[in-house]
Amino acid sequence: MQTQAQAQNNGAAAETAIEVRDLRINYGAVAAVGPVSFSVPKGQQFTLLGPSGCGKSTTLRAIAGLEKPAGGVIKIGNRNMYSSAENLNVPAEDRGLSMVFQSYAIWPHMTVFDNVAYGLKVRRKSREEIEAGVKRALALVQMEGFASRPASQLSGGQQQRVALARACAFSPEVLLFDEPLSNLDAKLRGDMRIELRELQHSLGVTSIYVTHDLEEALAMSDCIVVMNKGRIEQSGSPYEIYNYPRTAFVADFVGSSNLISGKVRADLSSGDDVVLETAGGELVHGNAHGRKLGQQATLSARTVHLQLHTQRPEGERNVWPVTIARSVFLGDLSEIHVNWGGRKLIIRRSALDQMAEGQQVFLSVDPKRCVLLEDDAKAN
Ligand SMILES: Nc1ncnc2c1ncn2[C@@H]1O[C@H](COP(=O)(O)OP(=O)(O)OP(=O)(O)O)[C@@H](O)[C@H]1O
Repeated sequence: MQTQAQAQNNGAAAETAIEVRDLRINYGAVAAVGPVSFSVPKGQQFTLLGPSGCGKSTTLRAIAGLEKPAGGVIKIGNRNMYSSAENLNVPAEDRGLSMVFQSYAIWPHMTVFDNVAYGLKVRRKSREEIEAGVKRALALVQMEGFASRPASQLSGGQQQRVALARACAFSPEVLLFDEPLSNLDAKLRGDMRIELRELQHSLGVTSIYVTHDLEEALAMSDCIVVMNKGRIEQSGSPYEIYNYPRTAFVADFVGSSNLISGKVRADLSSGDDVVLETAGGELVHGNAHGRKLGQQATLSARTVHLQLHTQRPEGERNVWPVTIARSVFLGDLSEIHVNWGGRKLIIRRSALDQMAEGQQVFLSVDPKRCVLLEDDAKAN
């Protein structure tokens, strides 16, 4: 299926910078990845998101030429870099791309200048070109004054900036990032996230970014591919992935959700709406997602989309009286547990408005905020 992000780009006749088709990667007898297929429009920041072990780094490494696939096609620009049918596997150094790793992998015994100059030197650039390239790359990461500093005398964040400058210095067609921020502390990670996004924009370079960090993926990407067990679960813009998860896995991994199962039934009173008959009562939601009446289905309601009220809200559907079972203060938010239909539902709401354990309140959820999933969580 074509994602919204891809459709928008197709509308603007965006060129495809990277194409991965039916890629499979095995470790011995174990299938680690695939088959996976996706294409990255030129200039986009594309993110592979998923839990540890889902195959995102392996996919990235295969694109970089550091892992030999078992089958499929990897195309960068209009050149095949790997093709099982053609028995072709272009070496990493001839793929015109640059990779930034989690460990900064800069050389501590060299100066910042020599670290950044490395890619230009191995490409046999002239001294003037090297000097200009290093200067430009250091300016990009705001490290102009550090050229003569030994790399060992830099903070973690500065070292990662040098690694970035080194990756950008020879103007690669494609930048690959493998969890580049995960060794930094939370504050610096937040700042670097914004800097990296701006850098990617100002260079206009196509990039693939690997992370298991949801916020990082949402904040930095034009398009996110969610991976699970070596396969793609869903791809789309951050907005689509967050608001319209298609599977129970995506609903749960991309932000926290309550997954509620029941039987699909038409709402005879309104004619249009669909109702899910659940243990907690009838839950009205917007669409049946191709489900037939009478079928078992699961819907996802984000913890931040469930509302609690001290008075019964007027004119709303999906309202139930509930008792607060637990209230956990998390700083900006409180996490509240209520019992509903013999199970726990989790609500996250502003912590400014405290609610006490044992308090009787009303729970509501807007039908438009309930997303019927394509798979049934109970069957998973
Ligand atoms: N060199 C290897 N030999 C054997 N199996 C491997 C090797 N590298 C990775 N794997 C396996 O391949 C699968 C995918 O690993 P991969 O590193 O791509 O996952 P990941 O999603 O990037 O996880 P993480 O975020 O932990 O790095 C895992 O099951 C992993 O154990």
